This record gives sequence, structure tokens and C-alpha cells, in this order.
Amino acid sequence: MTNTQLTLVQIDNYGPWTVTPDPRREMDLQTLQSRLFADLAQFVGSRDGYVFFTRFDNMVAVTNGLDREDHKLLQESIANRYPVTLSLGIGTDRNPAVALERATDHVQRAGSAQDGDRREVLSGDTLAEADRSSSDVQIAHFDVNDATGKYTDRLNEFDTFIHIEQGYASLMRYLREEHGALSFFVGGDNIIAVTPDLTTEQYRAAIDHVEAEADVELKVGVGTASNAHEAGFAAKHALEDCRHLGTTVEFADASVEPTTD
Ligand SMILES: Nc1nc2c(ncn2[C@@H]2O[C@H](COP(=O)(O)OP(=O)(O)OP(=O)(O)O)[C@@H](O)[C@H]2O)c(=O)[nH]1
Repeated sequence: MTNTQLTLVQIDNYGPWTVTPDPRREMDLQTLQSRLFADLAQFVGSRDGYVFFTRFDNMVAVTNGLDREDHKLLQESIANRYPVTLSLGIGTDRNPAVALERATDHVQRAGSAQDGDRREVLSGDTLAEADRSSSDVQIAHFDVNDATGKYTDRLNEFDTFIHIEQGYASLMRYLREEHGALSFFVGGDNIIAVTPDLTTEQYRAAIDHVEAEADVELKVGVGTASNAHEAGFAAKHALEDCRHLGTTVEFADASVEPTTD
């Protein structure tokens, strides 16, 4: 059964820091943000989790497999190397949107994102050791069909970007509203969604919705495993199956497709 552990990563008091004592050079802020994301990706990825950059000042990580000590170590390591600190809220649930709601609540209760006195909050419970082996994550890796032929090789980069982003906007809203799944743009034409147990029909309905609303054609590979890396890796293989078979939805072999209840 899926039971997703999500961590909200929030830079403490970042807004005021960006303008104190004067507004800081934008490319310096972009450098800090992308390096911070790279460090998080390495830390969380080496523990088989996933992290998504979302707005950079706030990021979302799938942390099944990471315990409280791992979270503490991350905070300590960032505080030692960056001019900013991180607050972390942890939440778990079968439904990823509910898990994120819980994670967020822990951080928000401790104070505002722009509260100078709120630093390095670490709040919320990780999955109990006993639950870890029976708690799976479902990852759906979406990809635009022939993005290279339709967009990259034909349009300028900005017009390509508009098409891809419109597809992403349509998918992220649909999956969030219909299923509480959280979708993240990860570059190129790829979107990774953290989902509850969904069926082939439910994925197909999402793809049909995006085609009707944004005129963007997607395919998806789905994987389920005890951590994001394994689930996501299986999803990538399933996506390759879509390419070879010419299908739009494939589940990885190891994932058992649930029946609709
Ligand atoms: N983040 C991420 N990006 C990828 C991955 N695979 C491909 N990309 C990106 O997606 C772009 C397009 O590659 P593809 O999706 O393979 O190409 P395509 O033209 O859409 O062809 P088909 O997907 O086979 O229909 C690449 O330039 C990469 O930027 C991946 O596994 N992860």
C-alpha cells in the first residue's frame, strides 16, 4: 500500500535576506538557489529519495527511507555551508497532498516564512521503522510525445517552453484536484508525479484531459517501490516500454496495478 513521506523544505527568512542591507544581484541569488537544490538532490538522492525545486525558496522532497537524524544532518550541513538555514516539516499519508498538508502545517505552526526568530524548525514524524517495509511510493514519470520533432526542432525555445508549460499546468491541476497527486516539472519535457495508487484508466483520463485542454500529448510510465528512487527508476523503464509498444500508459513489472475500489 502506498504511504508517502514528504518533507517541506523552506529557506528561513529568505525574502528579507534577499534585500538586506540592499537588494542582492539576481544572478547571485540564482546561483545560491540552484546550488542549494543541487546539494539537496545529492543528499536526498544518495538516500534514495527525490527532491523537487518547485519555487526554490520552498522545495518538496519524497523522503521515504530518511529518518529524523538524516533530516537533522541535512540542516546542519546546509547551515555550515550557506548564508541561509532550512526549516523542515515532515508528513506522511497514503495521499501525497494530505502528506504535504501535514508537513506544511508543522512549519507554519512554528512561525512565518519571514519571521527572523524562526530558524531550523524540524517537526513532524517520519514513517515508523515498522511501517517502512510495508509503505510504498508510487511515481509516475510523464513525457511529451515527440517533443523534439514537434517543438524543439521547429519552434524557438520560448514558444516550445509555452507548450510544455501549458501541458504541465493542465496535468498538475488535474492530478492534484482529482487524486491528490503532486506533479513536478523536472526539465526538458518531463514531469514526475508522486501519486496515490492509481489505475491505468485513471492515468489515461489524465492524459486525455491534458490533450483536450492544452493540446499536448503525453505518455507515462508508473513504478511502485519502497523509496522514490526505486519507484522512479521502474517508472523510467515503464516509459521505455511505452516507447517500444507505442502505448500511453505502462506499469513497471514489479508494480502491482491496483483495482479500483
Ligand atoms: N529530467 C529528465 N529529463 C529527461 C529524461 N529523459 C529525457 N529528458 C529530457 O527530455 C528531452 C526530450 O527527450 P525525449 O523525451 O527522449 O524526446 P522526445 O522527442 O519527446 O521523444 P519521445 O519521448 O520518444 O516521444 C531531453 O532533451 C531531455 O531534456 C529523464 O529521464 N529525466
